Amino acid sequence: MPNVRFYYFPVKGLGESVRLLFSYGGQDFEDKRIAVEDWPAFKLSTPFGQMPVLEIDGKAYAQSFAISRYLGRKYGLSGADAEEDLEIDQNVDFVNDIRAKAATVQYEADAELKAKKHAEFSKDVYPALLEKLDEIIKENNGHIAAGKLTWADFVFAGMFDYLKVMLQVPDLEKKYPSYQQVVDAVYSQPKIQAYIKKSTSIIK
Ligand SMILES: N[C@@H](CCC(=O)N[C@@H](CS)C(=O)NCC(=O)O)C(=O)O
Repeated sequence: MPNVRFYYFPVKGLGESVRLLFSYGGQDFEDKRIAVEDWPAFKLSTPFGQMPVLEIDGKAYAQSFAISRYLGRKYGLSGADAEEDLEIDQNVDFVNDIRAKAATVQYEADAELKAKKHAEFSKDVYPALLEKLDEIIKENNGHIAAGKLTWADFVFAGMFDYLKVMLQVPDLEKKYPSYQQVVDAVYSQPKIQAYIKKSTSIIK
């Protein structure tokens, strides 16, 4: 068995999908949750100066989606062919576009500008993106891509709580029940149930 460590902040953010995938795959791993105060020193040792970081037998790898894609391949959660893989990548990139747009608002340091941007995005930017995502999930039988459970669902389920915080819509699933369907498809897996019971992840 390889020696596996996963490093991320003690939050869900971009790290939770990896924890969920490891749990699904039955892979034991050291879940290293780095406190914010310990981050500056640790940052220097990471491949790109950011987390998450996956370490396998001492070799470190970064980039959350690359890691999730890799685990998807390992655990039978990829597409059936190159085109399905392309569709999965495409839709994960789209989900990440929504996250990245919301992040530009969330991490705006100027409170007044942040409120202005949030109002503007909520009116002119988010609705079209969220509608499109709803349409995609409906076309895919309650999944993000390929009409079946794939690693893309784990990416979405892992970041859903964080997305709701950033969009400032705590009950987003009420407007878009399809989103909850994706989350449920992942969280209803027996191994994921066991993980949730012991997880200490906080929401954002
Ligand atoms: N493209 C990278 C982005 C990683 C990223 O933005 N990490 C943030 C936390 S979510 C981070 O490490 N922030 C601390 C820093 O940049 O110093 C990925 O998907 O892994």
